[in-house]
Amino acid sequence: MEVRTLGVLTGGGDAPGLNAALRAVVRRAMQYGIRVLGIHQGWNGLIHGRVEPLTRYSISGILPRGGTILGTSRINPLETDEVAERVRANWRKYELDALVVIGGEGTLSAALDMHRRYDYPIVGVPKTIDNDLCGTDMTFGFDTALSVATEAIDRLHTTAESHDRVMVVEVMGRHAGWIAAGAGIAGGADIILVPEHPFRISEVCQILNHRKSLGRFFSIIVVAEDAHPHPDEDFLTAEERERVFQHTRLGGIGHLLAQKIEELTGIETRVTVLGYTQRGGVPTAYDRLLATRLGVKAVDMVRAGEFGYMAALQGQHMVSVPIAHAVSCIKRLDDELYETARVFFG
Ligand SMILES: Nc1ncnc2c1ncn2[C@@H]1O[C@H](COP(=O)(O)OP(=O)(O)O)[C@@H](O)[C@H]1O
Ligand SMILES: O=P(O)(O)OC[C@H]1O[C@](O)(COP(=O)(O)O)[C@@H](O)[C@@H]1O
Ligand SMILES: [Mg+2]
Repeated sequence: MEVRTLGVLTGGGDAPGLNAALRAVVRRAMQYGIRVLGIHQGWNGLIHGRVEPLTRYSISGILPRGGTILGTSRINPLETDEVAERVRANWRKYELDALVVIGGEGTLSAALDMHRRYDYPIVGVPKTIDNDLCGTDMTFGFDTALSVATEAIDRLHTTAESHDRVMVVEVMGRHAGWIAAGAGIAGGADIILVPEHPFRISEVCQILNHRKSLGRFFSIIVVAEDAHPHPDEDFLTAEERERVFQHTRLGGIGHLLAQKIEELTGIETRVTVLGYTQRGGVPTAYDRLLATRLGVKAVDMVRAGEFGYMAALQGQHMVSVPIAHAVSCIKRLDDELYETARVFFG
């Protein structure tokens, strides 16, 4: 089937590099004479008919810009029969021949559903700062988040040292510890707590006290937003657990951890939650490069009719993998990286 009109949308949380990917999709499509329609606010634009032709001019200058010029949302396109019908009607109205969906595990699961249930010709592009998608070695956005978090840790070091304080730095990553471990290692954190390895508060305090006995009166602890205390030593109340580990929203473990550390060690402790600074702003060169390669690859996959597949990085190469594989699991923090992080605990 010849593709004349290609839709493209960005869904889920934004990630630095989305605009680079959009630009790449448009530039590659232009080479093949394919018209690109940008769909606004993720699936929302397809449900409500908010689209815009993306031309050479509309994508000019966006390569180094954070966010996404199309906007994004966390809407499910198949939530109800009525919503699914609106998607179908708009697909016909805009004469879409195929769609490139740039998203994380949630958005790509929806894309897979649409492909499987209704045979929509969809190609996926992975994005997330969390780096937790299977089937690809890296997702764009991750490198930028890592840089932001590393710089923050560097800055916290000097103030921690001046005040003899413990600094708790809470980072994003959902159920995976990639940002925490990566930035923790790069920034020289003294303790790194990740979702993959429940922590014992007694061990955390032991490390802090040991550092103090060595004349290291300050410490930096990086804690991932979904890092849990070990059930043996769970110091959270049921209410606290429910509040900080919500299914769709995480955040707050840093403050509870800091409170407990102060209580158990008497060392003055402060908290910094990096939050959305990790997702905002200019993408690193690496993320621009990865996003560009994935965007080009996705259009090539559309041309080759590889629907239900996702562009991915494996080793040094662009490959296509079934979306089903990418969303079948969460790519958890690698054991080797965690062991490397542990070398520097204390
Ligand atoms: N398993 C799923 N099947 C279908 N739709 C899903 C699934 N998981 C999430 N979604 C939809 O995709 C939206 C985006 O997912 P989310 O996890 O928020 O972003 P991301 O694409 O970055 O992972 C969710 O709000 C939800 O409506
Ligand atoms: O933007 P929201 O809804 O507050 O979500 C915050 C979550 O989004 C992320 O920044 C990125 O996650 P996704 O790539 O799945 O969207 C997570 O690290 C964080 O837990
Ligand atoms: Mg997700």
